[in-house]
Amino acid sequence: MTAYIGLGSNLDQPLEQIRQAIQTLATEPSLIHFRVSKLYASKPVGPQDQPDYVNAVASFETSLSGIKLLDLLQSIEQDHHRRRERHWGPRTLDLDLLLYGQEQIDLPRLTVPHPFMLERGFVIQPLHDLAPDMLLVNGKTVTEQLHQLDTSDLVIITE
Ligand SMILES: CC1(C)Nc2nc(N)[nH]c(=O)c2N=C1O
Repeated sequence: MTAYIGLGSNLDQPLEQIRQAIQTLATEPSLIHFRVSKLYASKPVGPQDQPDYVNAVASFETSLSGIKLLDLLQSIEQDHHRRRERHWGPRTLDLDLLLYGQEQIDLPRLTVPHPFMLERGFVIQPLHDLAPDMLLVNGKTVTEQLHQLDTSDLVIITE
């Protein structure tokens, strides 16, 4: 199954957090054909009283179930000492399961496709790096969806 995950961080050296998470995922035996988008700096969506984020999207093949994949992502978040002070507050590392093949998953712990991904430039822009022609749940391609969004705050992080 091809899975797409969103990576985000805005605490404790966000670029380092994302780079380490990418390294961990890329070397995880249960994930193959690992690909990752460019890295982007982005203004916080939601509460503005927090630092800017570093965001990326990764894709890979896996035979893990959606729930097992969620467990893996949450264990990596814990390794990055993720603390949940407040909803939509700053965090050291966020690994969101965005898409799991064409599956719709509606469980208390897991909703896939990720409910807010279509409106988020910090998701759709990096997703476009990986799969511009992929059809989304709303019948648009990623490229078409990207044209609906204002991504003027996104800055590519080079180096
Ligand atoms: C707080 C909220 C909604 N805002 C975000 N805003 C940005 N730019 N990037 C994120 O990853 C992100 N994650 C979130 O969970």
